[in-house]
Amino acid sequence: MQSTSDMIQPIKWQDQQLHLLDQRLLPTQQLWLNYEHASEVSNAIRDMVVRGAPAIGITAAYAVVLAAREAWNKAGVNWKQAMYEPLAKLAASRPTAVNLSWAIEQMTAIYVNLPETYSPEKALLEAATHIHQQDIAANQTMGKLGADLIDPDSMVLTHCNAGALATGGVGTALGVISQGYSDGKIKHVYVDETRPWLQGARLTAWELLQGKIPTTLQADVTAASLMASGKIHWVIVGADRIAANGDVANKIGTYSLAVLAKYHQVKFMVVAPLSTIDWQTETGKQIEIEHRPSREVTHIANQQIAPDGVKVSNPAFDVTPAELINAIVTEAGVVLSPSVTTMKKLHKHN
Ligand SMILES: CSC[C@H]1O[C@H](OP(=O)(O)O)[C@H](O)[C@@H]1O
Repeated sequence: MQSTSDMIQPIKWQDQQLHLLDQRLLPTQQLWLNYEHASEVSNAIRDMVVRGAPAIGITAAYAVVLAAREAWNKAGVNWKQAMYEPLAKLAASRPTAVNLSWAIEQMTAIYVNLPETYSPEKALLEAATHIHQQDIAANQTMGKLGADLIDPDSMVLTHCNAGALATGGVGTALGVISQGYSDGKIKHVYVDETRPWLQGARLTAWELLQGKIPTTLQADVTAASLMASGKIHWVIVGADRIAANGDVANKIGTYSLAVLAKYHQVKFMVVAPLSTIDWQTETGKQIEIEHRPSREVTHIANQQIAPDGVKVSNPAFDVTPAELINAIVTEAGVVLSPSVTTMKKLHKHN
């Protein structure tokens, strides 16, 4: 497992500013963007400068700090009234990853109890930093719990990016994969390129090569024949929102991998912190699926690949029913055969 000192960190709070690694330019360009205004951070989440459910939550927590600074400077003792608008914009920046609303709720529960008479920035920065550090620790714990489920010399398939670039730490799915590689459990990782935004090709392959983990990149459409070959023992993915019954919303294409895995007796693991579980949503049917701009499908690296005017469908996520999942790994423990009943063991930890 990479130590936290040498892992990739897409989010940094330095010199009273939020610094985000622009993930739209990876892997060929590493550009850091600096933010002092909550509104601009909302745009950065919407535009996927930063992405990945836990990373979005951590970024939102720091955005609340920026919003509080602006509110104090603008409204003084009436700063709390000036928080509503920026936090509403922040909450609306992306609808599916519950970590965004979770982080805003955590920060709101703190700021409403702060005195009006002096700046809330210091107290809120401590809270945001704690959320960030909690995620780093959760990644480490999940890495160990997930790797323990994997037999030696396994080969695994992952989809999208659930690594350091999607979290505060070493990653959720990639945290399990890097721990599993370190433990001699995983000998090779297959990575779906993950059309249309290419998180797998651009981000996951980059992270795994940095970690010197044997990796093969493939087109998404290769997954079925790869599983038919018998080479794959586990599919390991992250999550953006997990319903109370264990249904999982994750990057589009995850559901098809789960169906293929069930057909080919490949085990299916979802790795996500407790902040990704939405106990207020009973099943996956109630999860809002984000639809993103058509250009993400009709262009690759600003190169048009489809005819002008073509009708486009671009849902960013799909829902995998709990019955297709063998294990949900969280920092509070592992749920095998997730269901509304088995998920309850995690609820007491919230
Ligand atoms: C560690 S959860 C990452 C999760 O978020 C990704 O979506 P996006 O890149 O659109 O934010 C994908 O669903 C990953 O599994």
